[in-house]
Amino acid sequence: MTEHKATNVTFHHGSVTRDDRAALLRHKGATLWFTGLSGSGKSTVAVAVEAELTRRRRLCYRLDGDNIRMGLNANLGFSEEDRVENIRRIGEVARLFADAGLIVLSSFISPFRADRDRVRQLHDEHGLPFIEVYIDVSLKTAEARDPKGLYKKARAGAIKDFTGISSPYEPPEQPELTLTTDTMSLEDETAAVIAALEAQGIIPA
Ligand SMILES: Nc1ncnc2c1ncn2[C@@H]1O[C@H](COP(=O)(O)OS(=O)(=O)O)[C@@H](OP(=O)(O)O)[C@H]1O
Ligand SMILES: Nc1ncnc2c1ncn2[C@@H]1O[C@H](COP(=O)(O)OP(=O)(O)O)[C@@H](O)[C@H]1O
Repeated sequence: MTEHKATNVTFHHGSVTRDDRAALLRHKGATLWFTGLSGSGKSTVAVAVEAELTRRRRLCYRLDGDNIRMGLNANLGFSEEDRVENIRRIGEVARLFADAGLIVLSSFISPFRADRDRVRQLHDEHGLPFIEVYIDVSLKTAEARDPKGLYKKARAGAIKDFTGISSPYEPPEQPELTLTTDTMSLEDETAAVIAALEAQGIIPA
């Protein structure tokens, strides 16, 4: 758990509300939390959903594991402790962006259930929608895809603590949505995510 070092701090409220921002943007802020193995399709689905939302003139923003690890989280590796901190930070960023009114598309392996549940709780506490999307794939398929050649390296022992090979992945127990990318088409996956946003009243149908 994070040690709270900041003491004597007081939250400063402004006069513009989240509802004001939602009225400006014509949709609510929310976080779509894609979780799954490397190569499951998190980034591919997020990119497709981003394109469809933009086509519909809804403001969204992708937070992607590889990208964030080049900047904000460049000081974190893949030990259990670093992955916990990675998800804690990105959960806070997602919560802030969702509060700002954006539809956040977050693509992190986020292998630990407790970490994802903490991000969900954070959103709940702030009255923000959190939609967990399990990008389900068999290890066999993910390894056969191996889009970045990482499984090959992990099998050869060149990458340690690799999710699915030498580091655990805990699937969600009650995700809002499961997309099985072994068998579904990208088109159907995208449509299912958009339908979930409509069903929750985040974007109009
Ligand atoms: N050891 C190890 N295990 C898993 N993944 C690794 C590792 N080393 C590097 N990579 C690359 O980092 C991307 C995963 O970063 P994340 O921030 O999503 O990981 S985590 O949520 O903290 O587990 C992951 O991206 P995706 O393939 O898009 O999932 C990999 O490109
Ligand atoms: N139905 C599908 N949904 C998503 N990706 C798919 C699907 N079928 C094949 N793929 C391919 O699988 C790979 C997934 O890679 P990526 O999106 O980077 O995964 P992740 O972000 O989970 O690591 C891509 O090369 C993509 O084209």
